[in-house]
Amino acid sequence: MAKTFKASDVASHNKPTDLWIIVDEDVYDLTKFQEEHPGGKKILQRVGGKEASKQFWKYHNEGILKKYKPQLQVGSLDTKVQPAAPPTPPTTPPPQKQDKVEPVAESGTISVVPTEDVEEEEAMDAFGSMIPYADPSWYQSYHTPYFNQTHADLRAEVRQWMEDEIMPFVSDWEEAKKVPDSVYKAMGEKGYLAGLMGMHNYPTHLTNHRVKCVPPEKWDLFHDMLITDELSRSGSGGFVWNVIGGFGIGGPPVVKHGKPELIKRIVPGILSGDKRICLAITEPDAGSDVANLTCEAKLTEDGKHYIVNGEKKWITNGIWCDYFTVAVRTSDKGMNGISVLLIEREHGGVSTRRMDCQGVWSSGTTYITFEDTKVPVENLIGKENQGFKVIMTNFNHERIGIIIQCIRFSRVCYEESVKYANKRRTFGQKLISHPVIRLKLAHMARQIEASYSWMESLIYQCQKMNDTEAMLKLGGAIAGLKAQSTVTFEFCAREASQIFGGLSYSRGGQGAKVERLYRDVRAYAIPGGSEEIMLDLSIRQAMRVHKALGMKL
Ligand code: HEM
Repeated sequence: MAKTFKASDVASHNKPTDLWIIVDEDVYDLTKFQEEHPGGKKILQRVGGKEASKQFWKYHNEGILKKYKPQLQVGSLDTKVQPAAPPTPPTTPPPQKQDKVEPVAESGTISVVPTEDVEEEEAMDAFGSMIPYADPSWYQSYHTPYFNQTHADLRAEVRQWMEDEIMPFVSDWEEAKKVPDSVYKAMGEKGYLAGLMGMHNYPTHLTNHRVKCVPPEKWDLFHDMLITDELSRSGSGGFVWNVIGGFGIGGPPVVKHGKPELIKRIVPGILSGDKRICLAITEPDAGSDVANLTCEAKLTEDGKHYIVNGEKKWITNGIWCDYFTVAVRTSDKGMNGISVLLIEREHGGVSTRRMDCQGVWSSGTTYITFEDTKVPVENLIGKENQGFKVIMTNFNHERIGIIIQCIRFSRVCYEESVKYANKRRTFGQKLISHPVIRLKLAHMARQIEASYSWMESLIYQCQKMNDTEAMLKLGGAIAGLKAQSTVTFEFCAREASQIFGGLSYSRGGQGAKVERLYRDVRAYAIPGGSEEIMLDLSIRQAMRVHKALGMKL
């Protein structure tokens, strides 16, 4: 059992050689830690033996206590009410259902009085911090046509895992440019990897792992979306790309277009988190312009192998991968000369080196060379010279992943800003009391909510269509939303950074997420189709599709 102390016991530990403090009724021994405290030892000594919650929360955010508690906490005050059982809800406890709250009008606002004859349906229980717009509205007791209890359960499961085992360490992993392999393995064991393949149904035929709280037959694309969304609360593109960046775009082409024997041989190992796969399309000289790629694959005379030679650049996860889903040139006929091969590191002639980039540090951005790599023809994905369609179909899934992440990152920037604006005081007032700060928050929120609603509706359309129909009918809108979400993300990162001031200019500490996300912006606005290409495509594609649907001009 944890030790309990009276406040008067703690008071005697007030010397540099014996330094205890109280934060939120928990007691910490900082005697050794004071030497390594980034804020200095004197500031700790000044609160030695005392209640220091107010000072603590002024300078730190929640992650710090989670990280240091195990090594520094020696007990709690006897006044602290101990929880009866281990807490199951997320760290930010959902508010309990309460008696109906009648809205009261504030000056300048309008309150709506519900009419009596409207039949009321129950919205789902509130979840999360309840800071308006910091979570989607269906988390905050508003109605939704898309989500049900299985989604709510999955959301709670992933959030708990993120808050306990991921968030406190994300900054360290980002600096180390590596996430522990055990995290990727856990993604497999928890059934998340299998759920992230962009498939309408949970692939029970490819793995024995299951998502604990969602029966496979209930799985849909909104569950897929929720995992990415909750992972993105890490506020780190590097983390999200480390665990799903290569896999989420390199895996689906194999599962959807690979030969049955190939799928059976390699996919179970990938879904269990033992093996890693990535997508290699971009080259030093071909990015959004996929039809011009040059990495060549020549068929051997006996027709049994392709010999691959060429370079791939900016490939997420490449340095750690066993498998590479690679776009290669098999004929000189532009987009009709592209094929997709599953190349295995074991085939030989594969070299990978880490690239130093502006953002997403822990994602392992890689430069790859293939030198006379000998690939069996059985590893062809789809048909020879018809790889362009495989790549294009895959782009929808990749772009939706980027959209989900960008919208959540925008929320993180907004949420961090709201929290900080409610504690930081300037000119005698909290930041939130300054109209100029509220204006920034309002501009962030309106873009986040508009983007999120468009995303929900497109995911619903994807759920209703097969991949080919979705590629044709939704490709334009998904491209448009990709641009919308990256522009929103860039705006929110900038505004959050202005609100945090110097704290988002230095790395670590309270502004850590905002500083990191600000550096990650370009990793989202450029790959997967740059903003410019996306916006142009969104109109061209929509025009083409609607001509076929009977558009009258
Ligand atoms: C359990 C006790 C504490 C731990 C584990 C702790 C840990 C840390 C860490 C890791 C940082 C680096 C910045 C960050 O990551 O947030 C930091 C900075 C800081 N801490 Fe603490 N701290 C503790 C208590 C306190 C208390 C009681 C005070 C004030 C009386 C304090 C004042 C500061 C200051 C001023 C900074 C520098 C903030 C900045 O760079 O803007 N700390 N602390």
